[in-house]
Amino acid sequence: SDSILEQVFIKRSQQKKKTSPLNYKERLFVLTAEKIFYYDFDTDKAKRKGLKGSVDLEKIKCVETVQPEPNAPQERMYPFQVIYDEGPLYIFSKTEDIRAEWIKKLKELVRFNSDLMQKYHPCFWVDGVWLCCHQEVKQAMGCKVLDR
Ligand SMILES: O=C1Cc2cc(OC(F)(F)F)ccc2N1
Repeated sequence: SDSILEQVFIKRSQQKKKTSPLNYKERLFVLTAEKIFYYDFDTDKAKRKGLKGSVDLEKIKCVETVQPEPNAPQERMYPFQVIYDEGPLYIFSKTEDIRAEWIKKLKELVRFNSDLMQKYHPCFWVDGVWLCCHQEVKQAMGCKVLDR
């Protein structure tokens, strides 16, 4: 099926343990009407490598911007989050315009999903705490209400 948007983004690892270090990897994201596919990407050769996986758009519960980390490096200035059944995925865009384009298109594609979130966390989950509300439970209800 045809791709709607394609972009190389940095994504943050979905670390399983609070103690394990965070890492950031480049992936090629391919958005279609039903799924997001993501591929490993060789930064040095600027070449797409193997398919790593995909997520059905119907599994997505929230797409929103995130407050950048304090002292974010240039390449991580425009983060956004895609929350799906497995939790938040943090994605970093190089520009505000590319971030806005992806959020707009994703919101359009998921607007009829069942159980879309009404509240979300506007900051990162990092080292076992939400930086926005300081709750220490990853599943804690979002602390910011989404405009209807
Ligand atoms: O490395 C990656 C890239 C990626 C995309 C994704 O789909 C999304 F964006 F959450 F919809 C879910 C998980 C992962 N892991």
